[in-house]
This record gives sequence, structure tokens and C-alpha cells, in this order.
Amino acid sequence: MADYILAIDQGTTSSRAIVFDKRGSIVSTGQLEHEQIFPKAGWVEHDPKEIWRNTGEVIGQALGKANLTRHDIAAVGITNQRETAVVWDRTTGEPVYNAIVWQDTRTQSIVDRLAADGGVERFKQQVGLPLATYFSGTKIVWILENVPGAREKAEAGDLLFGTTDTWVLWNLTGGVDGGVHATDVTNASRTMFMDLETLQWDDEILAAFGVPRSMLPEIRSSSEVYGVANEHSLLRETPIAGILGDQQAATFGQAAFEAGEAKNTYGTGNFLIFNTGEEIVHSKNGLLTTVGYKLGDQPVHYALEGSIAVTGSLIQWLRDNLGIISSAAEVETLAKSVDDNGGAYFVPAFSGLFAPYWRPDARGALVGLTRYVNKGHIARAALEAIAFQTRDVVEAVNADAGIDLTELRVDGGATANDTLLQFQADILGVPVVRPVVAETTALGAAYAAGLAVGFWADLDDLAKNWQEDRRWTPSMDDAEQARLVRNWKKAVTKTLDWVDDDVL
Ligand SMILES: Nc1ncnc2c1ncn2[C@@H]1O[C@H](COP(=O)(O)OP(=O)(O)O)[C@@H](O)[C@H]1O
Ligand SMILES: O=P(O)(O)OC[C@H](O)CO
Repeated sequence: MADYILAIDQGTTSSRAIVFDKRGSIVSTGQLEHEQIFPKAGWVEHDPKEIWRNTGEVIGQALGKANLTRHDIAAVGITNQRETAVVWDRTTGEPVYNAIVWQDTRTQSIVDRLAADGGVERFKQQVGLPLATYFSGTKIVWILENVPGAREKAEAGDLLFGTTDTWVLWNLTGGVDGGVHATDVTNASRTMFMDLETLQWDDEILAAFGVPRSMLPEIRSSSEVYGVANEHSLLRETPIAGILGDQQAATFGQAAFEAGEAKNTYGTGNFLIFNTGEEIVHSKNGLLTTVGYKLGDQPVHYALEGSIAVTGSLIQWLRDNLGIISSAAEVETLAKSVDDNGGAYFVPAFSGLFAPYWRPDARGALVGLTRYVNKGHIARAALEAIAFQTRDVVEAVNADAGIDLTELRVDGGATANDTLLQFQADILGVPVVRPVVAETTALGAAYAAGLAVGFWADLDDLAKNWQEDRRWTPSMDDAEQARLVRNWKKAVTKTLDWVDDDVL
């Protein structure tokens, strides 16, 4: 058998291809950022064709750097930014509109309309999610209602919907020439349309949204052969054998396979996933219920999730919108130029507040300002905001699960930041642990693909690959921790009730 697995990680800011060996070590990487399109306040789009072009290029980069060909690749795994909705014409392969990204809040009026009949909890028992702009469902509705001709074409069966896993899979397996239109249970669980018990699309919910079932991909497990790459791909004939939404993939890559295990990923947003095993747990504290993974015919694993919309993207905002840093890494140097936050608290409710608050009416606020506060304090407040938001989510997990997490496994781009992770340990009061392979998202997709084709034998085989790289131990005294948390919670209250009909 070939010696490597290739994972495609189609993320919010970039697309990557990463080649892994049997030990789960990175052999080579290709990466390209794509344009973030902000047509109006609150709107966020990507160009699906740019994403597909970049995917092809990064595959070439990753193979080229390691001098590999398709013959060296045993299988391909796909992982992706979740919820982001692409709708395209099945006969031409052309998207009818840009991808509407998970952070986009334009569909609030559609949410309100659907909620009129029973509040945002209307479908929650069945799908595990509150009605919110975050999930794919209302984004599809927006496209059907706002793109000329889309509704008619969809009713005629000519349009397909997919999250970006499906978009990549369909194109990779041939597109208009017989592309496979499928997704996995984890991605399907983020649409609002999948019943958590049956793991199938629910016709009543689809009728309530007015979305034709013919647009939707087939729901498959996270680890099985979906198809092979088509003849135009560098990977032609290679099986595509794993799909997981990126946060579930990171959980899998962290080897958090069993109930009670968790991870927190620090990327564009932060996402804490807590494995609840074969049990569907409904949160009383603002967490989502989602699918963790499903390997072929084996039982499904569910999870609780704390999704935070803005964390790493706040650092990008300091770089791109304020210009006070020139790279994300520089935020650490700037934050270290001061001893503390100088009294400033930054609540980045740029897309409203996600877990555990779910307040679409919130908008960002920087509070506690005096003439003393300088850009170092603002950088510090931004990093602290990432950790405070995570603490809010950990509190919710502990309350729902009736436990106290004793340590937090972390990964993602922002875990390169030592100051952030020390503050995270301090404000949580438990150790924070980072594995050697911080690219756990791609690794999880590689694992799912490798299991399906026998490259790895079983979960024990994978768990052996997990290795600790570094650990941050709490050192803040309790009184200081309590003071900071109290001020943070006060700052959160200042962001609420901001959006009304007159304000974007
Ligand atoms: N040293 C750093 N300190 C803080 N944030 C960082 C640092 N390096 C990268 N980031 C943030 O991490 C994010 C990128 O992480 P990544 O895991 O690649 O994200 P994604 O998968 O969401 O595209 C960016 O939002 C960036 O601002
Ligand atoms: O692409 P990321 O890492 O920002 O992840 C996005 C999440 O999947 C959104 O739910």
C-alpha cells in the first residue's frame, strides 16, 4: 500500500493540503489564502471557484514539495469550514451566488420569520441547534429568495447545495461529469435539516424552510469511500475516504474518541467540542448538540459544542482594520509591551455573540477606556478576550456534563501564542496542553480516510500517535482571577441590545 494520506483542509481563511505519514507526522504542506468578501456590514462571502482552484493548487504544492505522486497516496480526507453554503447549477457546475460564510448575519430576518412560530428553539430537540444565522439552512433560503431564478431552478431539481466539503468532493470526483454529491453526518448536523436520531434529512423541517430535498447531498458516514478523484486531478483514481467538519476533525485528530474527552481549537473562531459518546445530550447552558463522528457502519458519536465566532479573526482585525500590528504573530510582542490590560476589555461580538449567549443583537465593544490605555493594552485585551470567551464555554460544558474539565487540549493557529495560552490556563485554573501536531484538523480528516482504506487498523493505532508538545500551568491567584472574570462579564453586558431596526 502507498505510504501516505493526503488531507484537504478547506478553512475559512485558507485552503491547505497536508500529506501525513503512518505516524501522523506532517510530510509536506500546501496552503493558499482566499479572498474574504464583505459586501455590506455583517455580510461575509467567499468565491467558490477560487476555493476550488486553490484546492487544486495546494494539492500540487503538497505533492510537489515532497516529490510524491498519486501513487504514493493511499487515500484522501476532506475537512472544511462548516455551515458555509454553496449553491450551484448541476448542469453547468457554476455557483449561482458566492458562498455565504458561517459568520454572515444577513439572514437574521429569515431567522425571525421562522422563529415566529415557536421561538429560536423551534427545531432544537430534533437538530440540536437553535435557529440562528450561523447554520446553513437560512443561508440557502436567502439564496433561493434573492438570486433571480434560483427558486424555480431549485424546484426543477437543477440546483445543488453543499458545504465546502461537498463542493470540493463533487468537483474532485468529476463535477458535471458524474461528481459525487455527498456530505458526512458531521457537516449535515450543521445545516438545521438533519434529525440527530435518524441521521437523515427531515422533510417537515425542509418544508418549513421551503428548501427542496433534491438540492441536498446524500448523508454518509465520516469514514468510507465516497468516490475516486477524476482523471483531470493530480490525484486521479485515488479514493476519497474521509469527511469531517473541521471542528469534529480536530477532535478526531486530538484522539478525543471517547465520551468525556474534549478539545478547543483556536482558529478564525474558537470551537470547544466535548464528546458525549453514543448519547445525545441537550444543553441547558447554551451549547450546541452536534455529531462528533461516525465510522462506516459503527455507532455514531455525538458531542456538545461551544462555538465562539470571533477569536483569531479579532487579531486579523487588529492587523487589517486598525493596522496596529503587521502580522498575527506580532500581537504577542505588542501585548507583552504592557503588564496587564490597563483596565480595557474587548468583547468582539462582531457577528453577535455565539455560545453560550446566542445574542444576535450584540455588537463589539471595547470598554474601560481611559487616556492611560494604549495599543499594547488593546492587543492584550484582544488576547484576553479569546481566553475569557473560552472560559464562558468551559463553564457551560462543566455545568451540562456535571464535571470539571481537569485540563484542556488545544490546537489551531493561535496556539502559537504563548502569552495567550498562559493567560488561558490562568483564567481557567486548569492546565492547557498542546500536542506536537497542532494541525489536528487535517490530521483528523487523514485519520478518517486512512481508517476507511485500512492504512490504520483502528482507533488504538491512532491514539498512539498523540504526543504532548507543551503544557501551560495556571499561576494566577484566585482573587485576581475572580476580579478579571467579574469585569469580563460586566463588559459582555455592555454589548447586548445594541442592534435594532435602525442599526446595521
Ligand atoms: N501568534 C498568534 N497569536 C494570535 N493569533 C494568531 C497567531 N497566529 C495566528 N493567529 C490567528 O489564528 C488564525 C489562523 O488559525 P488557523 O488555525 O489557520 O485558522 P482557520 O483554520 O480558521 O483558517 C487567524 O485568525 C490568526 O489571526
Ligand atoms: O475554518 P475555521 O477553522 O475557522 O472553522 C470554522 C468553523 O467550522 C465554523 O463553524
